[in-house]
Amino acid sequence: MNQCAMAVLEEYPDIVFSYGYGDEYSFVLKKTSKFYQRRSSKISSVIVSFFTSVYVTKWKEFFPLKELRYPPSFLSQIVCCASLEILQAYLAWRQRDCHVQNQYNTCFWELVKKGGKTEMEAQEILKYAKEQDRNELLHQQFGINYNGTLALFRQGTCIFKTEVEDIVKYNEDGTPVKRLRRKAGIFRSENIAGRRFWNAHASLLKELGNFSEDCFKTNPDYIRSFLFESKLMPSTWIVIRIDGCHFHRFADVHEFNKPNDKQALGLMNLCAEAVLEEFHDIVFCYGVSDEYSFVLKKDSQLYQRRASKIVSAIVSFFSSMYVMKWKDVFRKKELKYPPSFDGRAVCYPSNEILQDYLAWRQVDCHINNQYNTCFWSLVKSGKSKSEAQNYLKGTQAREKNELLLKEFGINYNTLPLMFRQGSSIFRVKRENPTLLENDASSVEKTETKIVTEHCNIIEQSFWEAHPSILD
Ligand SMILES: Nc1nc2c(ncn2[C@@H]2O[C@H](COP(=O)(O)OP(=O)(O)OP(=O)(O)O)[C@@H](O)[C@H]2O)c(=O)[nH]1
Ligand SMILES: [Mg+2]
Ligand SMILES: [Mg+2]
Repeated sequence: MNQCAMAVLEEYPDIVFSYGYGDEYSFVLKKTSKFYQRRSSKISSVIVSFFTSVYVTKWKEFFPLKELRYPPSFLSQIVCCASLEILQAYLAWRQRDCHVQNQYNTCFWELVKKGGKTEMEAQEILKYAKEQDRNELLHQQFGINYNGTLALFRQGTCIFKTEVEDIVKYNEDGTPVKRLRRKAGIFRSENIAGRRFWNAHASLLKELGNFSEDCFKTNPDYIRSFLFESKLMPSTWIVIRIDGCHFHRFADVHEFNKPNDKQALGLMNLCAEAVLEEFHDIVFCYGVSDEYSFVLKKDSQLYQRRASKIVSAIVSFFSSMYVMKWKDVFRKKELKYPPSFDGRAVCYPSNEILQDYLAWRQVDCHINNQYNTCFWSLVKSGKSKSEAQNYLKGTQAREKNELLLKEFGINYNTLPLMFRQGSSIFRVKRENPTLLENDASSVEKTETKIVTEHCNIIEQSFWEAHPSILD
């Protein structure tokens, strides 16, 4: 977790402080940040996506002998702290939580592992134990001084950048040439919201300001009131669209075939199929290039329709899957760096408008693919990129098709359907369902199967042929 957070700080320069423990991390962006024009959905999705990607990438470094059994995913949300005092109270709240949880868990597992209690008994013993009682229990029964246990567990971890001196080279006379560099480092303190810790770090004072008073106790409800959690309009189709961040570069670094890479698109499809399987409320997925749209059914109550939860859950799961499945698809190609995706949620009130949305994505697929096919054919034939661009300026669809046919012998309409129409993923009824068990998810699995097709979803006939999708 700490190494992933470290990578996040190195990736996004606007993050000036972070604090984490257990399975959570908080990242503080500077007040003046213009990151993604402060669009909350983009900021929270990109960070959680990158964090997840790094987590899966780094797994084997930390657990060389343990297989990662399924793709982990994380939820994210935005907290707007209107003043430094609120940030301070927020941090105090999280560190208090770290302490309370860790102290409880330490007692619980001592009772179970060394005290011979069952989990139920341990729970009962700790039910009414106050903070002091727990410390005494640890001390008297197990000879443990709680305050002497590992700070990593008790205090959590702060990561922020400080200026360090790097030696860049040596002069002829052997004297070192130094340069100041901002480097992320790990810090711990009993009270991260206290003046003593905070005000002692020049970089925190500079980036965030100084704490004028100490902060010991906070009211969690007060802090929760700053959580940004808007809910999506009820009874509307929810579309979550994710899109690869800077995939222009990602495709170059990984030498994807231009303009379309069958394997890269296949990997996107595999991940989207897994998303459909994981989230039962998703009824339809449409993907092209580095993007995928996921349609959730109108009456979905997933995460009580909280936008940030739904977006982050899907984008994080997708990112996780992308890294996990990479080696299955690209057997000989190494993943050079962790990819990330952004995500957003949009509501569509009627079937008609939802179909318009999907048609818009498919038209986009067609236009881009036709253009890109011409563009790369021209480039491969020896034209420079700007010559190819000028050549294609203002040309209509028919002219492009003619160019492909006459100059390059390519009949556009015979190119693979996946390139021309994108990929649609949905469930269809099985012909011969084999009912084994009767819980809801297995009924769904035995009665329906997931299919990936490359078909025209603009025409009404597709929706008429599959009435159950939007039913
Ligand atoms: N060579 C190759 N490139 C691809 C393929 N699919 C997607 N890409 C690249 O991914 C880009 C996707 O476009 P965008 O999503 O608009 O741009 P981006 O570079 O990802 O930038 P942002 O989305 O704004 O972060 C394309 O322009 C291509 O450069 C592929 O199959 N082959
Ligand atoms: Mg992109
Ligand atoms: Mg894109």
